Amino acid sequence: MAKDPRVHKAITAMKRLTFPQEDVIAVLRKLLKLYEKRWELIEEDNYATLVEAILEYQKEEKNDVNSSRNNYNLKDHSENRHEDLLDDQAPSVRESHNGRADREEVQLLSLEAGEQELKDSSLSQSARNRGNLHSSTYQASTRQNSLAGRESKVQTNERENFQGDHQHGLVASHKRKELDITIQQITSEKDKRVDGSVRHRASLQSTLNIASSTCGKVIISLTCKSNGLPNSWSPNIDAVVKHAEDKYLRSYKIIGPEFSLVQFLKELCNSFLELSSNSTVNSLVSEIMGPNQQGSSRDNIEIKINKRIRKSESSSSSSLVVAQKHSISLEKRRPLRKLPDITNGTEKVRISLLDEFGNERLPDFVYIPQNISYQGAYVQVSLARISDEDCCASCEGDCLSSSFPCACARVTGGEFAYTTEGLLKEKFLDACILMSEGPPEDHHYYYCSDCPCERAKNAHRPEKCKGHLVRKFVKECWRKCRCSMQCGNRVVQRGITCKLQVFLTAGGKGWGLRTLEEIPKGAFVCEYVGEILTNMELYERNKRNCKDRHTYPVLMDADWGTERVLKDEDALCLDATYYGNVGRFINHRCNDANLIDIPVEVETPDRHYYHLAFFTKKKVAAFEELTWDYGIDFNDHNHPIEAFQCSCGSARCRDLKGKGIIKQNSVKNHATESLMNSVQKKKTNNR
Ligand SMILES: C[S@@+](CC[C@H](N)C(=O)[O-])C[C@H]1O[C@@H](n2cnc3c(N)ncnc32)[C@H](O)[C@@H]1O
Repeated sequence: MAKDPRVHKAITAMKRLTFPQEDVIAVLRKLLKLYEKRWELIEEDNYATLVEAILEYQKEEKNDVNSSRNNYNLKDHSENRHEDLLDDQAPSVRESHNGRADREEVQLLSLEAGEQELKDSSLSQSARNRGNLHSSTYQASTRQNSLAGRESKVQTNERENFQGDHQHGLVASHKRKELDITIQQITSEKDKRVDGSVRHRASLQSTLNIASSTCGKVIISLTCKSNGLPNSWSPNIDAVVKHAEDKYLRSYKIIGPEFSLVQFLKELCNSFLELSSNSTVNSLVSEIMGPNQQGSSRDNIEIKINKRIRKSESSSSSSLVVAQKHSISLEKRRPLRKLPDITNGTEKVRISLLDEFGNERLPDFVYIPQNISYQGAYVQVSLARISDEDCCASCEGDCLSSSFPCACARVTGGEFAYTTEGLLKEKFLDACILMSEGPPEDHHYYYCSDCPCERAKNAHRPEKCKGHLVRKFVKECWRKCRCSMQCGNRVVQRGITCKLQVFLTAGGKGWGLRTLEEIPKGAFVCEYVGEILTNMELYERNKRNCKDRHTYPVLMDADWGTERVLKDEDALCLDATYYGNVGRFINHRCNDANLIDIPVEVETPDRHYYHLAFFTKKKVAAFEELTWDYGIDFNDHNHPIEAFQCSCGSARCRDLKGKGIIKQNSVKNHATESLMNSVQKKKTNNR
C-alpha cells in the first residue's frame, strides 16, 4: 500500500474505474510535477483531471510504435514509480513488471447460453488452449442476484421458449429449452494472483466474439490482447459485472433499477440467434450501432466484422455455424472534451462540461447566474414594497439560532423551512413532494377566470383555464433584514455550492446535469435561471422558434391563486434557451426524478416573480444524473411545439407511445407548453 494516503486514495479511486495501477502511478507522477504537488487540482471533481490524463497517457502509449523502446521506458518508469510513490507496494505488483511477454492474450469474459455442447468451436478451443477455466455462474433472471451478494458456483436454469416467435432454422427443432447463462473468467494459470484476481497484460485492444451452434447455444467472448503495454491486474469478474451495471444505473440512468447485465447478455444471445437465421452483416451492424450509424464513427469504435461461416446459415446441422468477429479498437477512443467552467467564473463554484463521446455540438447560450428581464417583464423590486411583516429588521446574526422564529418564517407557518445544516426540513419537503406528485386534490389548484395562458393563445376566444397548482413557498431573509449574509435562512441567494457537471447523456437526451458528489436529501442544488419574459412574449417567441431542438420555458404561476385578474405583464415566465444557468441542462424524468422545484421568495413579496429552486427529493449518489419532472403530458395533442420522445428510463415513464405501447401515427409530441401547463397535466395523468 502507498504510504501517502492521497496517493493511495487516488489509486483506489482509479482502480474502481479499472485503470491499471501502473498507468495511474505514471500519470500521477507527471501531474504532481506539473501542478507542483497541488493535490487539490488532481482531486477536484472526483479526479476528473486524473482520469483524463490517464486516458491521454494510454493513448500515447499505444501510439508508441517502437515496442522495445517502449518496453524499456515502461520498465524504467515502473521502477521509479515504486520509489517515489508507492514505497511499500505489494510484492506481487512489483513482480508483474518483470518477465512480461510482448504479446499475450487473456480472455476476460466468456458468456455461454444454451444446453448442448459446442462442437468445433474455435472459442471453446481457444479457451481450452489457455489453460484453466475459472468459472462463476449467475442466475440470469433476478436483480438481487445480479447486483448484490453474487455467489459463484451457483447455477440456475431458466425456462425459455426458444421457438416462440423466432422462426429460426437453427433452433426450430427445440420446442422448449433450458437456458443457462454462465459467465466464465478464463485465464491462464500464470496470470492468476494469489487473491484470485487476474492479471491482464493489455487494455487497448479487445475482441468481441459471438458464436452459435445449430442447437441454439451461443457463446459471447470478450478477449483482451496486449501489445507490449504495461502490466496490470484485471479485476474479478464479479466486480466487472457490478461496475458495468452501476455505471449504467448511476451515471447514465438509461435503465431501471431492475437492470441486470447478465440478463442483457442473455438477450444479446437470443438476438444473435434470431439475426443469424437471415441476417446480413449490415443488419447486425445496424443492431449494434443503430440504423443511422452504419459506417459512421459516432462512437469512434471500429467494428470489423469477419463473417466466418463454416456452414450455411440456414443449415440445421448441429455444428458451430457462425462466428462474427467485432474487433473493438480502443486505439480510436473517442476524444474527450472538457470545458473547465461553463459559468465563466460567474458562480462561486466551477461547473465543468464533459463530452465523453466527443461529437456533440457545444451548447450555445450565455451563462447568467441570475434572472434578467428580457423586455416587457417588469419585476418590481423596491424596499418600499417590503413591509415590516416581510422582513426581520431587528434580527442579527443567524435567524435560525434565535429562540423565536422571526417574521421571515411567517410564510412557512412560523417555522423556518431550513435546518441549521442548510437543508429543507423533511416535513416541508415531503409536503411539497406530495402536492406535486400525490393524488390531485381540487383545493391544490387554482383556475383563472381569464387565464393569461389561454389569452396568449387566442385573445378573442380563450379556452378555459387548465388550472395552476397552488405551491408552497420558501421565504428567505433579504436586504431589509438585519441578519447576516451567513444567516441560515439565506440558502438559495447564496448560490450553488454542490459540485456539478454538465455531461453528454448516453440515452439520447442530449446534455444533462450530474452531481460529482453525494448530495443529501433536501439540499439546494441550483436555481432555474433564465430571461424573464411575459407570458405573451414567450408565446410569440415560441411561435417563431418552434423548431428549436431544446426549449426551456417555465411558467411562474405558483401564486396566481391570489390574483383576481392577472394582467399580461404580470404573468411571467423564465426562458433559459438563450440566457440561462446550469438549471437549463436538467433533463426530465417521469415521476421518480431526484429533484423538485420549489418557489422561493427573496427580493419581493410580490409573487408574480420568484426564484425557482431545485432541491433534492432524496439522497443523490455521486455521478448520478439530476432530473426533475417537467410535468409533461405526453398524450397532449394540442401543443404547438413538438416535444421529445421521452427516454427518462423510469419504470413509471408516462410516454407510452415512445415505447410503442400507444401507436404514434397521428399523435404529436409537445414539450414547451407542457412545462407551462404542467399542473393540469400531472393532474390528468394521476387520474
Ligand atoms: C431543459 S432541456 C435539458 C437539457 C438538454 N438535454 C440539452 O441538451 O440542452 C430540455 C430538453 O432536453 C431533452 N430532454 C430532456 N429530458 C428528456 C428525456 N427524458 N428524454 C428525451 N429527451 C429529453 C429534450 O430535447 C428537451 O426539450
